[in-house]
Amino acid sequence: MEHFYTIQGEGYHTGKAAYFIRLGGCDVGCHWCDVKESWDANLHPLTDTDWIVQQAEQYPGKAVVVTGGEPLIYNLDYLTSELQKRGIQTFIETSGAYPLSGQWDWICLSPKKFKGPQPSVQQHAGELKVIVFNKSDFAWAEEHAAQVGPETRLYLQPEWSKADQMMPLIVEYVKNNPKWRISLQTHKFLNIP
Ligand SMILES: C[S@@+](CC[C@H](N)C(=O)[O-])C[C@H]1O[C@@H](n2cnc3c(N)ncnc32)[C@H](O)[C@@H]1O
Ligand SMILES: Nc1nc2[nH]cc(C(=O)O)c2c(=O)[nH]1
Ligand code: SF4
Ligand SMILES: [Mg+2]
Repeated sequence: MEHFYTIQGEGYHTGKAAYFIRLGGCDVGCHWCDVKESWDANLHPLTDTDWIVQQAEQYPGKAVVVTGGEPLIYNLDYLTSELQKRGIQTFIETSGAYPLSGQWDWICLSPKKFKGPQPSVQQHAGELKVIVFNKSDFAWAEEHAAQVGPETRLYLQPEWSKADQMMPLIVEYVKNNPKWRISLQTHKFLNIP
């Protein structure tokens, strides 16, 4: 759908330069999704994988974030092996709604109520990033934390439109439950892609 070199705005790798590859297509249906234009894959022309790998290679930041849409709709074995062959680290942003494919240096699992995560993704998640839209999402976040490994980093990220209301609750929650950290969509404050 689109590709751009920017700064990872969210989660564990926040602040790191990375080339983003956004794949079109998602059927998870989050009502607050900030990239709804990605949902219909047919609206976005197909892009040659070798060409996109060549683009990624042009930049000094040797990390690629594969996102979407829901990137795990597709088999990502070829894309990730071609990137890693060139010394580029592979990171993914996924809801986990489809089985894991690809070789990943970092998996960010952001589970969704609308279509739950697959065990193959839960097992390999470097971070669990739960979006907090209302108060009940804290208990829901704990349910998902119990399903990932002990090494998985835990993040609570406010849903963008609810951030003003939810942020005080998230701050109190993390003060009382310090296994969690706060993730903000810093690129939106920085006005960068
Ligand atoms: C657009 S999604 C694409 C990747 C994948 N479909 C997923 O949901 O993880 C990228 C990240 O943005 C988060 N996100 C989407 N809409 C958001 C919003 N309105 N506020 C905060 N985070 C949001 C998702 O939870 C996910 O972590
Ligand atoms: N800068 C920046 N960081 C991001 N981290 C995750 C994003 C996404 O949409 O998957 C995203 C994005 O769209 N921009
Ligand atoms: S799974 Fe990701 S891309 Fe799909 S609707 Fe939800 S936030 Fe948007
Ligand atoms: Mg985004």
